[in-house]
Amino acid sequence: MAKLFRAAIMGPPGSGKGTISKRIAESFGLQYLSSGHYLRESIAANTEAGILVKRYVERGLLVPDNVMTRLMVPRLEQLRNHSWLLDGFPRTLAQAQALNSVCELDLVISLNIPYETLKDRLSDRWIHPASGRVYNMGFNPPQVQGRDDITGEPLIQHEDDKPEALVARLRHYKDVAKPVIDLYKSQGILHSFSGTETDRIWPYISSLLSAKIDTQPSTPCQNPMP
Ligand SMILES: Nc1nc2c(ncn2[C@@H]2O[C@H](COP(=O)(O)OP(=O)(O)O)[C@@H](O)[C@H]2O)c(=O)[nH]1
Ligand SMILES: Nc1ncnc2c1ncn2[C@@H]1O[C@H](COP(=O)(O)OP(=O)(O)O)[C@@H](O)[C@H]1O
Repeated sequence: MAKLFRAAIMGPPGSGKGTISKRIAESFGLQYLSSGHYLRESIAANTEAGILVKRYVERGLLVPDNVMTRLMVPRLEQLRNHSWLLDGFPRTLAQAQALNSVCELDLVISLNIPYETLKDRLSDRWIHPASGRVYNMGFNPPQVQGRDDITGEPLIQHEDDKPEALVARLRHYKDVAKPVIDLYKSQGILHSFSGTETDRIWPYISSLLSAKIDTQPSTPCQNPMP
């Protein structure tokens, strides 16, 4: 059986998880799963779950663990025989424990980016909602201002990147992430990267993954939780 590789990327909002995940998925062929993307999809579908989720996301609050787990775990079960990269899940210890009972991670990347850098980046973040493509007016601007490079459709800003929600998101991140980071540190799978520029961090992440993906022995995911 081909060796499987399962990783997660953690970091505060604006730390570059989405940007780096895109590079990882392209360079190493991992399936990419973003919690934020699935949440926005469920909000757009306007289902009962979507209406509930919206109340949290638009205030910059974490969606309850049981809702998140129900959203993410079935997708991971479907990918039991694939290599993947998780962005934005797990974010809490309860989510990490739920994930652990489905599948063990091989590696966790944690991004440490200064607060001022995060604030600057997010106030300048623009999204193509249909595809999730992310732009930044300074770092990677679209070819035509306000328009997606591929489809030409309009770009938007997330409600939760607006200043009021942002402060709450950044404050909560640290408290909630610490036990998750400690857990992965104790399992010996945590790799932390610090800096203010994605382009300077990326070469280190790329070499780490080249080494790990070549040599990592792995097993298929276990049966899901009862
Ligand atoms: N100026 C600058 N912007 C960046 C850099 N890396 C990513 N960004 C932008 O910062 C914003 C947040 O990045 P994103 O990948 O969405 O972060 P996430 O919230 O952790 O998923 C986006 O608008 C990116 O285009 C960087 O090195 N410099
Ligand atoms: N694992 C999660 N647990 C709880 N809430 C989540 C989770 N992932 C995303 N969210 C919610 O969705 C919002 C947007 O998530 P995401 O797009 O990953 O943000 P960012 O990339 O800016 O960190 C978060 O502010 C939070 O409200």
